[in-house]
Amino acid sequence: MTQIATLSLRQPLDSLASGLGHSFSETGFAIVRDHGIAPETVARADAAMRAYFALPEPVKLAYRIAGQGGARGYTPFGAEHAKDAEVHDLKEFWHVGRELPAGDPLARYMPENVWPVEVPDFRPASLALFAEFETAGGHLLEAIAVALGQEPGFFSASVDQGNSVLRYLHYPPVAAAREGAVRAAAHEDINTITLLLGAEEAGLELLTRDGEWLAVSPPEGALVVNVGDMLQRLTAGKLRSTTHRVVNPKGEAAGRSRYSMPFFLHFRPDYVITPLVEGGEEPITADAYLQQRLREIGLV
Ligand SMILES: O=C(O)CCC(=O)C(=O)O
Ligand SMILES: [Fe+2]
Repeated sequence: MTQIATLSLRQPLDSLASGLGHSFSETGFAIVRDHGIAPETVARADAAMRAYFALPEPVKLAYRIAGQGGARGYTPFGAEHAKDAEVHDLKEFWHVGRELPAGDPLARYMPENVWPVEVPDFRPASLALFAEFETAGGHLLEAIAVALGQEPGFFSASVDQGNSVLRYLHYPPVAAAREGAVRAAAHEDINTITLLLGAEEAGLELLTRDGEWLAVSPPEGALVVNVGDMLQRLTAGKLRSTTHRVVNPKGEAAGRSRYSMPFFLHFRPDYVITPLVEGGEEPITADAYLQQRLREIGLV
């Protein structure tokens, strides 16, 4: 039976590397404990996110930014759909990007953040969580580099000022859901790796090699980490960007909201993804690849 490995970010680098390498080539996913992201930081961001999503829809819609494909700020219920899906996902979300110094040349790839004035703690809480996700992501990438036979620092320059995005997700109660619509239809993540908090509330499932849906059920507070398309492309498929989805709950849970916080760790926009081994696809910049993929999911 397919198993998602559970690992600790505090275990020795070599054993973490072999554990992640194995799990990522089998399932594309791993569960990671002792990730170093402080529970207080998570609780603070969680409170800010819930306060924002609880605002009246017209207030939230003031933070929808036209013409940007949801890169920053609010994206309402019914906007994003997975590649080739016909019905919209049952979710609303908010994106926080990197804060760049004034005049930074990467600003053309990374729009400025917007912040909801109605929730004063939203900005500091989000930036604190962004920073802690980034630190944990850096440690994971050291282990992934070792798993790929590289030096631990292999990824440092590629993710320095990376185009990473913190997403706050709210899936409202599904009692009145449209036929066929699910909280998040089957999709793959576009980025390098995704670090997900808040997936304890049931629903997340990954598609195994055998074509079966496997529930991802992390213990309280643990991170779910998965490989995105960019890392899959870099490794010519050795590490798998696995299809996953969030299904609607049954029974009593259907009347409850589900919240989650994925951090989509991205390469720098100008990093050229050149496969590490023979047989991969053509080199492409991270930004060109991202734009291509966003068009496919209807976001640009
Ligand atoms: O909400 C979740 O548990 C997963 C969300 C997800 O897969 C995504 O936003 O890409
Ligand atoms: Fe995803």
